[in-house]
Parts: sequence; C-alpha cells; structure tokens
Amino acid sequence: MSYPTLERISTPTDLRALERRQLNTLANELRAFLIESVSRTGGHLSSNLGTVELTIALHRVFNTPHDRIVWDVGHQTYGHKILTGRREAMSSLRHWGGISGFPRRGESEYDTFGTAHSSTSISAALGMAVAARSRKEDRHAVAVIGDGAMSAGMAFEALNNAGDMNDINLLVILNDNEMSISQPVGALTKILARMLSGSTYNTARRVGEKVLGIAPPVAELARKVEEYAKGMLSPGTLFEEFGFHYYGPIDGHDLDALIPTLNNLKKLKGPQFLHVITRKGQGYKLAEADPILYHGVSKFDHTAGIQTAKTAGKLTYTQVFGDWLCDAATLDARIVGITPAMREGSGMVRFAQEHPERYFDVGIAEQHAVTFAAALACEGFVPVVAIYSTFLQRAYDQLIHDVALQNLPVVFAIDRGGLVGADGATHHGAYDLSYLSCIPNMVVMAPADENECRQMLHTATQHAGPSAVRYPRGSGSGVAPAAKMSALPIGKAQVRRQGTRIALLAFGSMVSLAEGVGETLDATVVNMRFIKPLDEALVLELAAHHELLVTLEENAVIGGAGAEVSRVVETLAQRPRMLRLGLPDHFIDHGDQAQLLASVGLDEAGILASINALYQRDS
Ligand SMILES: Cc1ncc(C[n+]2csc(CCOP(=O)(O)OP(=O)(O)O)c2C)c(N)n1
Ligand SMILES: CC(=O)[C@@H](O)[C@H](O)COP(=O)(O)O
Ligand SMILES: [Mg+2]
Repeated sequence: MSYPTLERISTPTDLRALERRQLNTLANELRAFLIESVSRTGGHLSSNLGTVELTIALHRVFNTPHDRIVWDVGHQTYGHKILTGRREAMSSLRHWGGISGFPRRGESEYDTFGTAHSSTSISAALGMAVAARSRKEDRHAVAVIGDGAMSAGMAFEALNNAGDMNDINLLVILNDNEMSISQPVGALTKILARMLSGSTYNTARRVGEKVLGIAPPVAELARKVEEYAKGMLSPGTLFEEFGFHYYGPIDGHDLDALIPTLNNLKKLKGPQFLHVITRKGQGYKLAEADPILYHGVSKFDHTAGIQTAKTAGKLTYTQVFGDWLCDAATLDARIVGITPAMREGSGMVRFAQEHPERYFDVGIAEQHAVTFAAALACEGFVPVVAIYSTFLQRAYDQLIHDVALQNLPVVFAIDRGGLVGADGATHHGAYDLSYLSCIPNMVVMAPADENECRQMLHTATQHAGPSAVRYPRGSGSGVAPAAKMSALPIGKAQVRRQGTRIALLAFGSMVSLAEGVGETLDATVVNMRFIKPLDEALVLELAAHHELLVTLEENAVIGGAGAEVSRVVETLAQRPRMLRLGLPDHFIDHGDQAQLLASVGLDEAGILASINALYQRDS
C-alpha cells in the first residue's frame, strides 16, 4: 500500500502546511499504515486506531514541540510517533535496538514526558503548565487521558490541584472510548455513559459558542439547577466542580469538530477540560468488534485477523494462575480475586465468569486494590490480588502499612516478574524481590516451574500472614501442574543436584538455567523456592562445603535475593566466595525476552562466563 500524503510528513510543521481537506486523506493513510505496521511488529493496536484524528488535530492546532502534549499511558502514541519523524522507525517498534512502544524523552523532543504506567498525564502537564507560568512563557500544556486511566486516584489528585489555578494554560482531554483494556468499571464509567446516553455530540459551533461565552448565563444556570434537582450530575458538572471549564462531548473522529474546538480552547486561560468520544479499534472492523483482543497484539496477518484457535503448547504462568484460582475458589469459599483492571493479562477471565460475585475489578487503582484486599482479609476472606510486578510498585505503602504491618493474610499473585520483553523498562518486574523481601511478615516465593507455581499459590492461601508468589511472563520449563495441591514447607529450599566446589543458588525462573550450568560445571544446584524466609540453614551448609556460592535471580542484583544470601554467609568466619548474578543497575530496554536475558548475562553462556571470569581473576 502507498501512503503519498503521510510520506510528506516528517514533522508536524509539514502537517500544519497541508490544506485542511488533505487531513482526511492523511487520517486514512495513517490508519492504514498503523494496521500494516503493527501487524508486522506487534504492539498496541486498538487504542492507536482510536486516536488517529485526535493526534492529527493536536499537532495541527498546537505548536508542538513548543506546546507540550502529554499522553497518558502512551500506548496510543504510535500515530504521534509517525507524525513526528519516526515513520520509518516503526518497523523496529518494541524490538531490540528499535523505538519504544511508549513516549520517551530520549527518543524525540516531541515526547514531552516518559510514560507507560497510567494516570500520570494530568500531573505532568500541570507541572509543565506551572513551569511555563513561572517563566512567563506562552506555552500550552495538554494532557490526553483515557477513560480507563481517568479512574485512578492519581488523576483526581492532579485535577484537585489544577482546578484551583486559574492562571495556567492547561487543557485536559478525556479520550472516552468506553473501554479500559477490558470493559471499564466503576461509578465514573457510569457517569460518563449516562452523559452519552442522554445527549448527542455537541457540535463544534455549540462548543465554540460556549468557549466565547455566547451561551446565555441564565439558561446555563437554569440547566445546572435542573441537573442538581434531578440528581443528574453530568460528567461536565463533575469536572466543573473540580474547577475546570468542561466542553463536549465531541466526536473524536471528526476533524471538523476537533480542529475548531481545539483552536477555540487554545485561546482560553485556566484549566480547561475537553471530553472527546472515540472508538477503540476505529476503522479496522476486526478491532472494532473485539477491541480487547486487539489491545496488545503479536505479529498477525491483518487481512485474516488474529487466529485464536487453541494450540496444544506449554501453559503460561498466567494460565496456571487462572486455573489454580478457579480450582482453589471451588474448594475454599473464602477466596476472592482482585484485579486492578488487568482481567485478561492476569488470567482471570474464567474466574470472573465462574465466580462473578467473588471477582473484583477495581479499575486502574493498585493502591486501592491492596487496601481493599487488606480489609477483606480482616473480615475473614482470603483475598488474592493478581497484579503485575511493575504495577504493584504503585501500591508499596499499602503493602507495608495496610497489609504487612497488620500481618494480614493477603495473597499476592505477582505476574510479569522479571524481564517482560517488548514493553521494556517501564514494565520489567525487576524490583519485586528487593522491595518485598525487606518488609517484615512477608513470605516471598518464586516457582521453578509451573507445577511449583500452583503449589506455591496453594501454600500462600494456607499461610496466616501476607505472602507473594512471583512468576514470569510466558511459560517456564513445561512441568504440567498436578491437580493435587499440597502446601510446601515454608522457608525450605530444594537441592536439585549435588555437585562439588561450586553451589548455584537459583531463584524462580533461574532454576532451569542453573541446572544446565550445574551439569557443565558439576556444581550443586539448589532451587531456593523462598526468598523470604530464606533457607538459612541450607545456605550455611552449602557455605561450609563449597568454595564458591553463586546466586541467580531475575531481579535487580542490588538488594535482591542474592544480597540476602550474602548477609547470611557474612556471619561465617570461614566463608566461601560469593558471586551474585541478577539484573544490573541500569534500566533495561525492550526486546525479545531471551535476547534481553542474554544481554545481561543471564543465560547459560553468560553465567558460565561470569563464573570463569571470577576464577580467571584469581589466576
Ligand atoms: C498503573 C497502571 N496500571 C495498569 C496499566 C495497564 N493498562 C495499560 S492501558 C490500560 C487501559 C487504559 O484504558 P484507557 O486509559 O481508557 O485507554 P484505552 O486503552 O481505552 O485507549 C491498562 C489498564 C498501566 N499501564 N498502568
Ligand atoms: C500498556 C500496558 O500497560 C499494557 O497494555 C501492557 O502492555 C500489557 O502487557 P502484557 O502484554 O504483558 O499483558
Ligand atoms: Mg479507554
């Protein structure tokens, strides 16, 4: 397919030079390019198709990069990347050495703020607006936030802060497609939906009149009084109560609505709020019909669409968790499942169907998810919080203050522990072993294989305090989970191979690698199972009988599991040498998981090389 108009755009200046009538052609080409490109690389598709016109309108109206556009999450910025000089680089999207799937300041001056975790855009745009105000710079700051991301507390913290500042140039655009990754949840969703069901889109003229103050104040007042009387607060009212001027909703696929509206809003000072309605997957029938399936995709044939037929392969850890949760819930009525807006990614679709009354999607609200779980535990339930390692970072205080300090039996099923691959640095679960193992009362486990994952999850539900089972994205060595569930002895490791001189103390995903290295070196191999409590007795015994202890973990080497092993070994007067292998002290980019692990020396060859290097230093 050819893209003659799109290919003329190297920067937004080229876009601004086009005639208005050419923009519709540009939108069509951009959409077709996105489908073709993402089908080749994989990536986030539905959200990008939904923001084609909005992206064009923003770069048309605002003087980017002087004006700051801050995208929330950033999974919808492919169109923005394409229009800001990265069209050709799209073939390397999310691949090793290629461009990121999210905005990154280092990648382009048009990427004003790095993102990938949601609901930061209003805070960031507000910071930029305040900076412009204090330097007396004539600069606009625009936050583009989705209806899913809007559900997070942080978005409301920022609205609360911004709504009180009348002299800033801040525009918040709510990109409402009535979807999170899955169907959005909660009261805000209902408020937004009520607004849409009760009205048609506002035309550009009506929004323009309101911007220019033509709408009769008395009629406006009467409308509000009527709304209050009926108890029908529209989203407009909600955001106006926060101190914003609310406009919309307008059709986010209509450039004739978007461009004049944005031009009008640009003239205003103070916090402005524009409600834009879009459709996730717009323009690609398959994605419109199933925006969840096309939210994040691997490579696929875009004419045939994604083929979902089940293939008999290894189970992913996510599936192992999902199956365990259903089985465990059948056996134990106290078990409830909680997800902060990650039903599909966390493997909870079947549980949600089978146990709707015990399934809680709390929205993009990790902090709330953890405290909510803590309270359920207080009341005798066994809450299972299914959460990605990287997103649990958001709820660290809740983990300590609400769960661990009160020693509450909350089970954390932590998915995406370790390097996740194409999402890159923002999503790698690189820190959980560090940040969990320093918290008193926590039991922290990492399974060596799929069956052990199931048994550890069961163990967690039998434990009287907080516990975490941390597993990686994708599948493991392929050990089929046994139907029977038996609790593991807490704090006991498993010796897998008895060797000489060297002992490999491996955590979670590193165990199968360690077995290969162990064969080559005739080393002792231990599946440590527990990061906390650590099997200190075994560590001391290994220290007494080996000249070198090597710890292996897919976690930051600083403060991780190996550091704990060292702490124990340090107490010995006669101690072996220690080699701690894990993720280095720098952020790791995107790429294929195996490629990334090899790049940091966490494959068999890398581990052998590190051990050899240690011995060579001695000789
Ligand atoms: C803190 C955090 N939690 C969860 C996610 C995972 N996540 C990415 S996109 C998304 C849905 C966002 O919905 P919305 O903002 O409406 O954007 P849309 O996908 O509809 O375009 C979620 C839950 C995340 N990126 N950050
Ligand atoms: C943008 C975002 O945070 C999610 O869409 C994430 O990319 C999903 O990752 P998985 O593909 O590992 O579920
Ligand atoms: Mg949405």
